[in-house]
Amino acid sequence: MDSAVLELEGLCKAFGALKATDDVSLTLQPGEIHALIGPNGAGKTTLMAQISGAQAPDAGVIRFRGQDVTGLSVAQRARLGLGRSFQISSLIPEYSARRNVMLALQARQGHSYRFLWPVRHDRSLTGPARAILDRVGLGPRASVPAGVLAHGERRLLEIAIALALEPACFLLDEPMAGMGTEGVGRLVAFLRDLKQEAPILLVEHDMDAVFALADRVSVLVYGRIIATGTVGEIRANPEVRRAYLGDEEPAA
Ligand SMILES: Nc1ncnc2c1ncn2[C@@H]1O[C@H](COP(=O)(O)OP(=O)(O)OP(=O)(O)O)[C@@H](O)[C@H]1O
Repeated sequence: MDSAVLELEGLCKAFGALKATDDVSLTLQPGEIHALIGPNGAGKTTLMAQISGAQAPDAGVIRFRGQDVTGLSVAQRARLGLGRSFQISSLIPEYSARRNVMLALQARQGHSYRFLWPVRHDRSLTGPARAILDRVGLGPRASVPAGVLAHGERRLLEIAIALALEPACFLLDEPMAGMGTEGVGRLVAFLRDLKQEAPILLVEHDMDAVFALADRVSVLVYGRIIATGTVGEIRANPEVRRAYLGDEEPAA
């Protein structure tokens, strides 16, 4: 295997007596989608927060492209190309989808993210912003304020903003949430394409989407990874089926 883009080693994070992540190790390899699944409260969000830098682990190491980034801030990690999809709360609701993407493009060029530069008519930003919105399927909605977009569309806008920042890997936290069947289908196709550009660590509850997309799956239960493997291996794993998937026969 090529050397890992992202490598987690022994990550631990406790809240009082509760071990939210307990000795978590995994890698994200070039060109792959590595899905992280697990029941509610398993520690997925806490793990993503440690990777992005929003939460400091109690123990363990995070390496990004070979560099130890464990002590770096969110902004320092983002500058290195460790990309987290922006949360809906970070979109500027009164700005159009296009302008939100333009701000991200501007941030990529070295300006601070929320610096209110008059970006609206900057042609070096409007063209690329439009191209990115077209890519995620939001082209026709480019001039709609972010706050007016439907929930699924806002999730696409988050991904558009992540794309604008040209990260070396994507951290996507439940991108399918709130999307209808058609939206999920389109996003599955899009992510399959996107992984060629940069590998994706994907937290997702939609198992059909996970099984359609993931090259590898890790299963987190009570803060511990109980199994990592291909979709076939994970679906056939008796411990995973007991703990998470429900102990029925795997679908053919
Ligand atoms: N700031 C916090 N303080 C105390 N406990 C926390 C905190 N953040 C998370 N927890 C607890 O840590 C455990 C893991 O939570 P986390 O949100 O990471 O799980 P999750 O797998 O993302 O769940 P979900 O799928 O529901 O989003 C839960 O028991 C949660 O209540």
